[in-house]
Amino acid sequence: MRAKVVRTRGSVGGARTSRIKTNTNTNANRNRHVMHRGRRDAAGDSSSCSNKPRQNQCRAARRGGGAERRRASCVAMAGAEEPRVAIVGATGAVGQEFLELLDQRDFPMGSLKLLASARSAGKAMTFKGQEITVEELTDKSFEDVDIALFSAGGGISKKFGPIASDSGAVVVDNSSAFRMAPDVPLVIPEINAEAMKDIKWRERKGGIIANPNCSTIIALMAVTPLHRAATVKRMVVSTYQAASGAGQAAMDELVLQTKEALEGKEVTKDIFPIQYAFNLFSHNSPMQSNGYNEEELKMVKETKKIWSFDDVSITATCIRVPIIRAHAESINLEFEEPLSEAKATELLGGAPGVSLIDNREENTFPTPLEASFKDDVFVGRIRKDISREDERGLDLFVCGDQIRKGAALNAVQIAELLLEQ
Ligand SMILES: NC(=O)C1=CN([C@@H]2O[C@H](COP(=O)(O)OP(=O)(O)OC[C@H]3O[C@@H](n4cnc5c(N)ncnc54)[C@H](OP(=O)(O)O)[C@@H]3O)[C@@H](O)[C@H]2O)C=CC1
Ligand SMILES: N[C@@H](CC(=O)OP(=O)(O)O)C(=O)O
Repeated sequence: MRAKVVRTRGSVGGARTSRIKTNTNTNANRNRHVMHRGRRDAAGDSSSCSNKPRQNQCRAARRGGGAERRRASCVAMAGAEEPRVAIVGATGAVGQEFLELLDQRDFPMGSLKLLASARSAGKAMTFKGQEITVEELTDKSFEDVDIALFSAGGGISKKFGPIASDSGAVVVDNSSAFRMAPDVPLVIPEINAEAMKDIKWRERKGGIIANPNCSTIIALMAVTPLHRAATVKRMVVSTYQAASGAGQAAMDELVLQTKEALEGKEVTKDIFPIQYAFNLFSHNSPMQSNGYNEEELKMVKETKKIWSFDDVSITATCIRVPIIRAHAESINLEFEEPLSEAKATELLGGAPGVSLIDNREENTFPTPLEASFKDDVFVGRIRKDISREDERGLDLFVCGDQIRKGAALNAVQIAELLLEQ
């Protein structure tokens, strides 16, 4: 069945809304900007990459010629010295962002392989003008891979992460599966790059590096420069989290529900059990016996690991809001040492990966829409906590693109660090 790709970028609050349309299943329509369904034999060979030396791989990509579009299950990209890369979960929201970032940042690769579930096997995605056929993820997928970017959920990471690592690939994992494992570095490159210094892709000894939780990454990009200057004693966070954190299907459902609600129809509830459009609700991650959900506890535990610092008290309330793509967070900080508004502003103004939007006169501060599709985390509302007499308290408001810095960008930056080593 042929798919029709309709591009309507920017029409729903910064959402990228290219769609795959099939004739039979409109519920299966999902936002895609680089993917279309194709027959396995549509154009050229779609057989898997062999395990032969790299110059023999991706033959399918090099065959064909003239104006014919190249199509292969893995494509040769650059020299044999570059890492062979695989994306696990390539068809998902984060997976598609990986493709965009690898292209934009001109990430050097010997070859690129796209992996997803059996449902997607045979579909085609486009990278740098070449069509690549998506393969089903199997135990054998990693034998010719040096760096594997995983983004297909914790269950897939738990099963296939060790298989990939045992095959010699370095795994950069977006899920929570290994984040708290003592021997797995949990890395935000601007903050603790040194944690992964012992993992080297050229040695082919494997290894797993974990990408932190998106809310944690976005908070720590802003808070860490302040922590380094004055030591955070206590952090109180309230999040306003976008649909993107629940995957492509959740973004699609929010758009659909919004239309349905405006038309006075009953809303579709395939992803969340309660209405999302024109509403907000406590984060959908599992609730614990202490009244915190998992997302909140991730922020507590992961912050301590990333900072290698246990002597900080953290509490969080995580809320899902009807925003497509970027998370926002309100953060209250208590410090060991005094830290003025002016000093905090100066520190954040010079922090890598951080942009200030903090204009009190014009009431202009970060918004999720402005943060969408951007690499930086945006910080504003930097102000002294008036509930205290001293200068040891500050409030901030931050926004960051959940799919970019919260997930794919951070992972690609980790992969770039691997290349530097
Ligand atoms: N740092 C963070 O906080 C974040 C982490 N993540 C992690 O990334 C994961 C994916 O997120 P997102 O892209 O938004 O989710 P999506 O739902 O948009 O995509 C899921 C991807 O996983 C693939 N997949 C599902 N089941 C299998 C399977 N059995 N075998 C192989 N591939 C499979 C899907 O393939 P198919 O299309 O074939 O179904 C698809 O490519 C999350 O579950 C989470 O673990 C995501 C966002 C933020
Ligand atoms: N934190 C994401 C969900 C997610 O993928 O989290 P994690 O990677 O920690 O499982 C959200 O906004 O809901």
